[in-house]
Amino acid sequence: MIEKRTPIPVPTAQERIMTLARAGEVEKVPITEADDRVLAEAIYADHDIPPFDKSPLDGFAVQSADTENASAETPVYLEVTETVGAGGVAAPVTAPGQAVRVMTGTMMPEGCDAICMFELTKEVTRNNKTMIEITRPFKKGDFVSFKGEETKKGDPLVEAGSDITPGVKALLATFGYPEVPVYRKPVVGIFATGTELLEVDEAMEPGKIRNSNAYMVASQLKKAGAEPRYYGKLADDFDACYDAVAGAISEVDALITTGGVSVGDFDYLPAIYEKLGASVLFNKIAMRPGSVTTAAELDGMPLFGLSGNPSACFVGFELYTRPWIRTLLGAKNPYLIQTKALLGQDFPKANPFTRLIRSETRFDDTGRLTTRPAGFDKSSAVTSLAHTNALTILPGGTRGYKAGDEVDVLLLNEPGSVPLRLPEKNRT
Ligand SMILES: Nc1nc2c(c(=O)[nH]1)N[C@H]1C(S)=C(S)[C@@H](COP(=O)(O)OP(=O)(O)OC[C@H]3O[C@@H](n4cnc5c(N)ncnc54)[C@H](O)[C@@H]3O)O[C@H]1N2
Ligand code: MOO
Ligand SMILES: [Mg+2]
Repeated sequence: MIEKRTPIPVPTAQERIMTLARAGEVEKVPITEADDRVLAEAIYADHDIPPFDKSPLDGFAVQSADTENASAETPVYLEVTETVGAGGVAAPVTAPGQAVRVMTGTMMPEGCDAICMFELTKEVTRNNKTMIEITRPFKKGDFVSFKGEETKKGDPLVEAGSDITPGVKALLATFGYPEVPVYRKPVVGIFATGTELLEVDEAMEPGKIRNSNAYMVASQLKKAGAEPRYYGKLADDFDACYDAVAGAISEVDALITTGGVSVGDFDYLPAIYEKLGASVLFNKIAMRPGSVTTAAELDGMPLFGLSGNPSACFVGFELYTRPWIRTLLGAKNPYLIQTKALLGQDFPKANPFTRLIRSETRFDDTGRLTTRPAGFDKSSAVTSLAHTNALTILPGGTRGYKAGDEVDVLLLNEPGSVPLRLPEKNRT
């Protein structure tokens, strides 16, 4: 008698997995290795930005009082005492009528309080001295970038849980973080089960197929921020599979198996979970592909029994494994982005289960997101995965869907786009 499984909705399955998810341990990594990790502690400013009053222009640092009566008719002439580039420190200016030639980023010379850019003045030689001619008055502070105008020492700048983007890297460098606190990457073991499986370097044989799931899942793990540990493929033999799975558990933070979760004679994962004493969180979800996606818990560790069918395996990972990983990594939002798109094709047949169509989304030239199936749409499909940048959600029910319907999509990669758009009137 085949075991009867009761399907649960996708959000319920996600909730069950997420009961096992909490932020992991914190480690420090060199700033050069911190890309795409998640910050485990907030970044604070350890000094003001700018750290000193400075010139934002190539020009002259002047004393505003000298320029009070300057005009085109009555120019003022200032003596240039020295030239200082960014990184240099000018000698204090003490006498009236003096100016310093400074470059962008140079600390304001002591005694000067305004900047006159090169374009607003001209250099002249008078009495064998280099002078500048000023034809307008400057107020105290004119064109100066002030110490602390952008941020003050002690200001919180980026919250813990933020992705380390290139912009966050800039702050880490600015505020002296050669080592960055991040959450440790969970180590996730992978077994691909199936007597039919050949490795990538093996020649095709009758009845056999190459193992694509292990490589795909390892990539999904890396992309999600985890560390994959591929243990190899296993033939459909209960004892061998049990021993391999039981042996790997102590070495990883979670274990993924692919295949062997349905009701076939050689689908051993349900029996393996039972023998391990793991409790099954779900083994049937009202979704397609991936309805047989199974998850179990062993002493707080998730065991992900992803389906053997490549598309089902892919979707099961994105919906259940990925948010668990992202939570361990401390991500503020562990879920895929869900947004609206216009359906590019009819789906006339109703389906009782929610479908997650492997899709290619694109912004059309009016800026709207459109979504189309990425190719062959069965659970067994592997070719469409290469073109998939989103999953289109078609909720189960009694009706089909029409091209032009607004539907939800989960974004996996950046949708295709078009070059920067500007209104015609602004294209000058
Ligand atoms: N009587 C029923 N049969 C099936 C049901 C069902 O409810 N009743 N469910 C179907 C659904 S839905 C799916 S999905 C599959 C799930 O199968 P398993 O997770 O048990 O996986 P396997 O049986 O091991 O393999 C299924 C399929 O996938 C291929 N495969 C397996 N591993 C890999 C790999 N590493 N790389 C590439 N392809 C792989 C395998 O050769 C099979 O073709 O069950 C349905 N059956
Ligand atoms: O688990 Mo199966 O993919 O629903 O087709
Ligand atoms: Mg099977």
